[in-house]
Amino acid sequence: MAAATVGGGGLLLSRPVTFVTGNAKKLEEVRAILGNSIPFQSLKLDLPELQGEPEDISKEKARLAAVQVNGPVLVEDTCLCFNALKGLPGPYIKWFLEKIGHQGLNNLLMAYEDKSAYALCAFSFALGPNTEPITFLGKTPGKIVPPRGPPDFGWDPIFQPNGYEQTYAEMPKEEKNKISHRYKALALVKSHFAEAEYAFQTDASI
Ligand SMILES: O=c1[nH]c(=O)c2ncn([C@@H]3O[C@H](COP(=O)(O)OP(=O)(O)OP(=O)(O)O)[C@@H](O)[C@H]3O)c2[nH]1
Ligand SMILES: [Mg+2]
Repeated sequence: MAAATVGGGGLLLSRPVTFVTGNAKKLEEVRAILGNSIPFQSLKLDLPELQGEPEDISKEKARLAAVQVNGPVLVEDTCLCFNALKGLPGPYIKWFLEKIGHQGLNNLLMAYEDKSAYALCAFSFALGPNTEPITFLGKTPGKIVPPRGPPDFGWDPIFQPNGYEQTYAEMPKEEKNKISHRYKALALVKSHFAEAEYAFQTDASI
């Protein structure tokens, strides 16, 4: 069984939460943002992804991950959405980036005056297999610019958040992690965990 209620109304989870991702850079940021607030372990798995709306893709990832892990899981799906293109590439950004790169992504907007975009993170948490995942969205608005800054992580060099002169890639990591789509979604995850009062079974409590 994945979870049981304990005194105080919280849920006792039989295992720590497993954050499932195939992306080491995501994991690095999730670790930095969560710190010790939610105990989690990570599992490197590249899960198949549904096509469609970000929230549905994220939820389905959580369902698949929960089956694989057979316990509580956290997953996320990230989108980069161009307003001139009605939200595309959105969840398909990974493949666009891989095929056409930073310059190609800029070129997609060449015919449009509007370079505005937003980064969207959809985290989903499932207590275990056969439980409905809960989704938490974080969105940071900005614009698409020619690449600036170290090309360490995906499309960071071409995304300049509103109110900043630097791209995500040019910003110190701590700064990105205070305003990012990932930070905003994880703030909601943290609030949910605080409200649900989950307790994690440790060896001492078995
Ligand atoms: O510059 C970036 N800054 C970010 O903050 C960020 N977060 C994600 N990404 C990239 O956007 C695509 C999402 O696809 P995605 O959510 O399916 O991720 P993924 O397949 O790499 O990992 P996962 O699905 O196993 O978790 C992938 O190309 C990621 O590398 C980012 N790029
Ligand atoms: Mg993926």
